Amino acid sequence: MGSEHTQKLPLIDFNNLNFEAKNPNWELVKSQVYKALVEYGCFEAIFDKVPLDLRKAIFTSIEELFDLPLETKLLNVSNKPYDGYIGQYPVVPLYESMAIEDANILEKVKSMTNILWPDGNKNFSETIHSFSEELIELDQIIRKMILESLGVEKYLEEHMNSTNYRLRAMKYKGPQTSDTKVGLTPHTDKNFVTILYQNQVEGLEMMTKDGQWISYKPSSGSFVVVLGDSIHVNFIQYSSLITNHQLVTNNVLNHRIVILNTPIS
Ligand SMILES: O=C(O)CCC(=O)C(=O)O
Ligand SMILES: [Fe+2]
Repeated sequence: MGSEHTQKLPLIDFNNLNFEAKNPNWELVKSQVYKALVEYGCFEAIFDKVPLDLRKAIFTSIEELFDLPLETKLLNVSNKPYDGYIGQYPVVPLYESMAIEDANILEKVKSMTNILWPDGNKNFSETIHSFSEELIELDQIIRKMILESLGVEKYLEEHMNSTNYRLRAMKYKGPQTSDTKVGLTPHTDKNFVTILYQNQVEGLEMMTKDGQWISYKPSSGSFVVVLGDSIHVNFIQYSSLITNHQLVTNNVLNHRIVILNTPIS
């Protein structure tokens, strides 16, 4: 598993910024984002707009989701890659995940919820929707900054309109040993930008350009932002920014969340 490496991810503060109105900090934060992406392909983001009670509530909802019987979770099917229920894979036996497509559209979340809970689960659908809505603002600020840094902001609207949002919840079973084990094997993400919320549990490791693993130590309330393969689609010259990452886990069962912007198919 990842070698001990003392490097830390760059930390960037997104508080007091918003997508619509640029404030005086915009250019400074934009330059920090670009520098972090060039050097690491990822960074840690502080974004306090997601309230603390919502951050707690989402993990209660996700525990409830994974506590459903396997046959119910398997009802979350999709013909899209990396969507629906994923789990029971021999290569990553500790890993299970459930995707919620269009997590920022309440009606879509409710229909998916009704498949899993035929009598509905208002609390679950509202929590997933509110959390996604809040975090998506961070995604949009970051994508706008990236396009501006690359000098292609004229494509911003087209780019934003070509994607929707998926929330994926992960559960990693404890391996019942004091050794760390692979939770999720090294990979790059397929989308443009991923935002990960680690619930203050260690385990996420990011690969540096010189092939070292950085173990991410979550500080309270921060998110990790990772650039994915979709940057190839329009901006191939920047593909060296994409980051390889993996998840290692020790004997504690843990849950994590990612929000991804996915191409509309
Ligand atoms: O569980 C995590 O935090 C990592 C998940 C991840 O990298 C992914 O879903 O692509
Ligand atoms: Fe990933």
